[in-house]
Amino acid sequence: MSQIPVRIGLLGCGNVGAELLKLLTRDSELIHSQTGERFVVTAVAVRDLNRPRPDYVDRELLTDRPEDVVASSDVDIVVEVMGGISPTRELIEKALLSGKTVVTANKALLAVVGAELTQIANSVGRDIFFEAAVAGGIPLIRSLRVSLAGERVRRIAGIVNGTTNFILSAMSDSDLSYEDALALAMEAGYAEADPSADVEGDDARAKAAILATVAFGRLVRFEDVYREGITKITSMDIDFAKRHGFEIKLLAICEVLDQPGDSSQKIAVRVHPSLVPKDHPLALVRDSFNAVFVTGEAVGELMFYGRGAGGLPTASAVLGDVIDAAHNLRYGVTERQLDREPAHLVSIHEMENRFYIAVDVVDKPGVLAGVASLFGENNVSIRSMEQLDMNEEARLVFITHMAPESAINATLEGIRSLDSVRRVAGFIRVFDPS
Ligand SMILES: NC(=O)c1ccc[n+]([C@@H]2O[C@H](COP(=O)([O-])OP(=O)(O)OC[C@H]3O[C@@H](n4cnc5c(N)ncnc54)[C@H](O)[C@@H]3O)[C@@H](O)[C@H]2O)c1
Ligand SMILES: N[C@@H](CCO)C(=O)O
Ligand code: NA
Repeated sequence: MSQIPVRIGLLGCGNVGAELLKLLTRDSELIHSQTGERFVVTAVAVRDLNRPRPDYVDRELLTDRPEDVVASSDVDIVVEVMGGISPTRELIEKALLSGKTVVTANKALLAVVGAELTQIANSVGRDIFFEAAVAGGIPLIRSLRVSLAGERVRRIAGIVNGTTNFILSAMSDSDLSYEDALALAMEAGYAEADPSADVEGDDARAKAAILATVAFGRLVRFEDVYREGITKITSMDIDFAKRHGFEIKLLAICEVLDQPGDSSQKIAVRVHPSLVPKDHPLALVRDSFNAVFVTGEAVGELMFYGRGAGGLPTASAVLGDVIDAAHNLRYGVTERQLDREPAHLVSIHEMENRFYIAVDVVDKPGVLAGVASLFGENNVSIRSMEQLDMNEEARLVFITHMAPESAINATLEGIRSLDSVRRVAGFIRVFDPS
């Protein structure tokens, strides 16, 4: 067993970085006995040198010059857990170009320039690992990249953002307000530095792009992914969903839409709130947990479940990558990191779904008939309808059968133009588990 320690330069010492330092310090003997590797952290880039830090953070290693860490000849693996796009992109490029392996948790960066970074890594014969970037501590990327490397993956559908799942669960189970639930998620270290990335769906969007790229072997970028966040979900939506046998979840859905064997591989990737039937396992996922279903032609259906956010679970995924990176450096090998052709993408506007639509109207005769007739005019079949009284107004809630997105958009346009309609108060797609 080798005794030469592999040298780590850490960029960022926040939720994830500090927990990684704890694991590397506390578990160094365990890691050595289980993997044969020893690690030494030689530099830690932080923004604020004077901030109080836990005991296991050696203050002697701190620097506020991340550019020195990536250039240092005392570093073999750069672990990037500082987040952001700039200067992070430039730092990772410099690290790779100076012969270092990179481990990153930065989905926001990878979803935008992952292809460019992979190209640089390939050109210099180095690795870039990113298990922590999707679904935190759940070993999902490695499962797709290694165990399912030869699998024809048809669909990935799941909860990949811990913050929004925490908020939706708290609103559904504890009647917590959206604002209070978000504050708790931020306090627990689940949320991004700017939590609008979580609640507006961009964090899940980045993860969906990465998942689709790894699983389908075609390049899907951040901007290719349709997304809606959870900011418009109200407690009335949640109450209605519960009474009708659903939970509302923010789902990322990546799917191949053509028939097996069709070489054109049309891919659709989207993130939006979904009504999930209560008896489906995704409806049972609470707190900041993530859960992802992967469906492959040969393997069938797999479910991955675990802590998708939080410093310690995410550090566990980073540690796994660091150990893989050390092995590869030691044996002079790299992972299979292919340059990917752009995916043939299908826009959400070309898709079909079932929909939940809530419309607030003036409560007087004939209004319901006027709204309902617009569904018929656009060939949208209504599965169920409920009227709720709200002071001077009434809320009409419809669940449709399968309908093209274009037909629903035309229906909504017509509904909004009616004088008797106050607002379209709710619009959520219904998840189709099949
Ligand atoms: N927290 C999670 O649950 C989680 C899960 C998966 C992935 N991630 C990703 O991991 C990364 C880190 O997340 P976090 O929760 O630890 O964030 P954080 O904000 O707690 O930590 C980031 C740290 O990096 C430091 N930093 C930022 N820019 C810097 C710079 N230019 N120079 C030196 N230091 C700098 C900040 O001061 C901060 O302390 C992000 O990319 C995030 O998306 C986080
Ligand atoms: N902010 C992210 C962290 C994990 O990537 C989340 O809530 O899921
Ligand atoms: Na992961």
